[in-house]
Amino acid sequence: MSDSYQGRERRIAVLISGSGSNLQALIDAQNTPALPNARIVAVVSNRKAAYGLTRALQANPPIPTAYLGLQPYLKADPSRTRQDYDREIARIVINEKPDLVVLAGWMHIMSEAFLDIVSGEKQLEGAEKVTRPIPVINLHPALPGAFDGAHAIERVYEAFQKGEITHSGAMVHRVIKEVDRGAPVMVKEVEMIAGEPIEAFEERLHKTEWELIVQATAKVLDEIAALEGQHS
Ligand SMILES: Nc1nc2c(c(=O)[nH]1)N[C@@H](CN(C=O)c1ccc(C(=O)N[C@@H](CCC(=O)O)C(=O)O)cc1)CN2
Ligand SMILES: NCC(=O)N[C@@H]1O[C@H](COP(=O)([O-])[O-])[C@@H](O)[C@H]1O
Repeated sequence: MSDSYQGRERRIAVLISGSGSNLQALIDAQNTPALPNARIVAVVSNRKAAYGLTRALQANPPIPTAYLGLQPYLKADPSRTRQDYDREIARIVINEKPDLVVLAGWMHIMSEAFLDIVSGEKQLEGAEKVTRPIPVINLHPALPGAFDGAHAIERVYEAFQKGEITHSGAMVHRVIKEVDRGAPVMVKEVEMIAGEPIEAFEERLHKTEWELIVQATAKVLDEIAALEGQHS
């Protein structure tokens, strides 16, 4: 970790849909040598029952949370579209003025409506102005170029059982329109053991992810700080 990271506290927005164990890894790493000078300023979920929302509220200090479900949002006004929803998610996020957005088990494909706003390409009326692109990164439980999309763990396990792969892993990658096709930020391989149940594989994978998401987040924040240093 270079010391270019120093300076103002870095602000992180985390998007979740479920248990939030990777969010918990980030919460626990805040302002430690693993993730120095960084604070999670918002946790946003598209599922009301996501336990990650509880983790955020139980953090010390508590982390502000927001919930916005796609279907309830659409049902509230039939004229609304998925792009409208993505713009609202963007509004919630940019109003917290994050330096970085981390998708940590966020199970919703983002349209360009979201990406164009957080990149500053399009401004959102009535929201904070985005003066420089806010990077978005995603944690994915598979290696680059394989098993893109949802339910990757199950598909990886099945491919291993069929002898199609010998190992797997997890990656954090930049988020672009094409799902799981953004440039890898960091990749960690995970061994696969013949005959082991999926639960054992998944446990090892998650433990790897908890390290990976913190290290990858720190790496990107470091890159942001270095870029800012170049432009200041
Ligand atoms: N534009 C992008 N959006 C998202 C990316 C990305 O790389 N580009 N990564 C995903 C995370 N993800 C895999 O890592 C992923 C999540 C969800 C889905 C998916 O099919 N979602 C369905 C709903 C599924 C459900 O609700 O269970 C959907 O959005 O309609 C695929 C991949 C996050 N977004
Ligand atoms: N395609 C995205 C995807 O599958 N993400 C996966 O969701 C889980 C979230 O766990 P968590 O809610 O305990 O952090 C993680 O395993 C992450 O890789």
